[in-house]
Amino acid sequence: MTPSARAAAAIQILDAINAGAPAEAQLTRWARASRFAGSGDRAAVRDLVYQTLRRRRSHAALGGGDSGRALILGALREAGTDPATILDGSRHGPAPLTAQELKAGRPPSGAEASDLPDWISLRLQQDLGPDFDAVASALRGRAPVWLRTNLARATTADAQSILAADGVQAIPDSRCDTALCVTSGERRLQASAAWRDGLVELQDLSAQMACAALEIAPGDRALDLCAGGGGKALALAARGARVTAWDIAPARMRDLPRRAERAGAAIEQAGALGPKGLYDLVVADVPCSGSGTWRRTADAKWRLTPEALAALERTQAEILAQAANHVRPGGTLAYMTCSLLRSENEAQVCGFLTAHPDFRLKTSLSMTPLTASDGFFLAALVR
Ligand SMILES: C[S@@+](CC[C@H](N)C(=O)[O-])C[C@H]1O[C@@H](n2cnc3c(N)ncnc32)[C@H](O)[C@@H]1O
Repeated sequence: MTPSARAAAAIQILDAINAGAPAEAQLTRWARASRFAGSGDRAAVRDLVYQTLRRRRSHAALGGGDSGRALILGALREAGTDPATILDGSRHGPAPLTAQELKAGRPPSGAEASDLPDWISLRLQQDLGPDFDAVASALRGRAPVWLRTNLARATTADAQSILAADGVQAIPDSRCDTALCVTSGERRLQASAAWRDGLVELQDLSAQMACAALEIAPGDRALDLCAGGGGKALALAARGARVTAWDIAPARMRDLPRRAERAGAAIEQAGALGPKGLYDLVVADVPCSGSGTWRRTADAKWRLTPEALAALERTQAEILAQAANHVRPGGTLAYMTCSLLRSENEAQVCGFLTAHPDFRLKTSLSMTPLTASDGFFLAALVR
């Protein structure tokens, strides 16, 4: 595909997202319907769509509107590309630039330039203080790809060289002894021997740092109460915990048996009636705004509303109360979010401790792209 044809595809996908389609589903639909698009084209269109979604507000200002076409016009202007070379009316490309489009657009100002909705921008300014500008700026960029080495199967150095033999370059990170940051060849990852043999899993650095901060003795019983795809459950199992996984939406755990098998981990799933009994460690990786991961789920930041956030916060408090019932005396409740907002993090912990005087805060970690990778919060609460 030519650069113009890729831009036309991105415009079509962005228009569908504007009409309410989830970004990931729309990209998949486009890829299935576009057999002519090679893997390089699919990756380029995907990058263009996601980068535009991350910077939707500033691109709308630069492009003079928020249609898919105006957003791509804004993206081209931001990149310093002459829009007339892409919006050129070529075969499979977008229609030529109009005189009106040539005149439209202006530099973004204030919250527009930080690419956040106004209400979120105000909340994050309060919560992040002097870090706000740098964090907002980081959220406008692409997230690095991080791998967690499965130390039950390989050392980080071994995983690094086995990945390199398959064309995936990755470097260790001093902040976490399981972490490898992929520097090139990420598209070869899932065909690599290291992936196939369960030596590595995709997991962001911040989530790895949170799991590594938990005290786990081999054989400890751990309950992952919001297991989803099982990222935390697998990390705990790799450290020797005997893990039981549960999720209110069991379909979200469908990949877990396959991932556990690949990693050589035994993860039990609690029955339909939910988990029973007491555990040494209960992880509540609760549903949240995902504000710490908006680099990866860029459409979510434009969809979040104050009402939806308030509903999430109620669910978080309910899950915390449920999780507390499964912590043995002396055991730990690990509350986790991938949010940057105090109302989902410190404020939830504060409310929980007030209602549960038998718990005390042992450790808390608030990570941002400035200190780790995704925005992520952990509070380890001991009973
Ligand atoms: C942030 S995701 C979990 C991600 C997962 N731990 C991982 O590492 O891949 C939150 C999960 O909580 C689940 N959930 C929502 N409400 C719940 C509840 N009341 N009890 C248990 N799980 C719940 C959702 O279905 C979702 O899978």
